[in-house]
Amino acid sequence: MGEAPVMFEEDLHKNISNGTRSVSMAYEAVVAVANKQYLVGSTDESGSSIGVLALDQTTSKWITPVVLGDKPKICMDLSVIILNEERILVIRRDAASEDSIWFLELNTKFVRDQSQALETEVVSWSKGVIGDDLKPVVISGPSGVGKGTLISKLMDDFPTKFGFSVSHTTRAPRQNEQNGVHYHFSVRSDMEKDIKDGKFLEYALVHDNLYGTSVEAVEVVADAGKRCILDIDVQGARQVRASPLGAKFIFIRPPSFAELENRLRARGTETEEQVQKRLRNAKAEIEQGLSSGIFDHILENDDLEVCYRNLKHPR
Ligand SMILES: Nc1nc2c(ncn2[C@@H]2O[C@H](COP(=O)(O)OP(=O)(O)O)[C@@H](O)[C@H]2O)c(=O)[nH]1
Ligand SMILES: Nc1ncnc2c1ncn2[C@@H]1O[C@H](COP(=O)(O)OP(=O)(O)O)[C@@H](O)[C@H]1O
Repeated sequence: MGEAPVMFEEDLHKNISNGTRSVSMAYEAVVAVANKQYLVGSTDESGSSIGVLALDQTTSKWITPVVLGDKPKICMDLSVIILNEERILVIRRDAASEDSIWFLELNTKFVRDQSQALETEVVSWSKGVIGDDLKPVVISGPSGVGKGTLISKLMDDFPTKFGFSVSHTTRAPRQNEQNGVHYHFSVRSDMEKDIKDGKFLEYALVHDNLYGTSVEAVEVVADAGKRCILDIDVQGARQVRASPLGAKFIFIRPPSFAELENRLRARGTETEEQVQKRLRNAKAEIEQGLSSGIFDHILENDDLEVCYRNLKHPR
């Protein structure tokens, strides 16, 4: 084990046969972690982002892992440092400082869990965040509590600072909702395939519909240099908490259950049956929100302006 040097120019292009096909790899760095050797560089399959290949030293087989997370763009000058048995640090030497530090998780709990769920080899990128200001913000709370209202205010007041992570959902659009703006309205089988292909950071079944945050949704916001806001349920928040995203977690609670019911009905976007389902689910959501330990801040949305102020400056 140990850090291998970045390859010299003459070693840069090679064809690696993984048994079924060959992959060409260029500008790579090589590290050995546990019983695998990882090549990090550009491959003919990795498109515009840095690719990862693994050589299982016990079987001598090449593996193309599913790569999760926001991926770093290809660069011709990179260094790799082993941090521990679980992750490596990748430095893009020819990039601007805010885009130079990346972590690749090879064997963390998150990666092991994902690997088990997807039944394949998985690695996961995360960007080294400089300071707290660009950390994504996860906002959860029961249906009707006012998450959307608060997020809209934040986006209207600070359009250059915050960007909304547009989730995918299988639920039908409401009258005022636009595809690609409020949600990517999707067909279940398409979403399930993309989940299997590792394209989602998290997903959950909420009120009988599938909802999920694609890696791309978060990437689009990060690429625009904005702080990403995710409006997701508690199950999703738990998955993001376990991921390397390094987000801040805020739970919005209603002043009372009766007031939550009033707001949900007054919004008038759901049928009576859907309102009943959302209210039933709200009980569990509030219980988990208050007791799970996932959330850094719990804010009560009684007076909207007070809650909004607290959201901007959570204590
Ligand atoms: N896990 C997860 N939950 C989501 C996502 N997008 C939205 N949700 C949650 O799904 C629930 C229902 O959202 P929606 O149908 O828009 O209804 P609303 O909360 O009543 O406005 C809310 O709790 C959202 O926070 C997502 O990408 N992932
Ligand atoms: N503090 C508040 N006081 C009264 N009504 C509110 C408050 N916050 C939001 N609302 C209203 O409650 C309804 C539900 O809010 P919404 O933002 O759609 O909730 P969510 O996104 O959490 O489902 C909307 O009609 C909204 O205008």
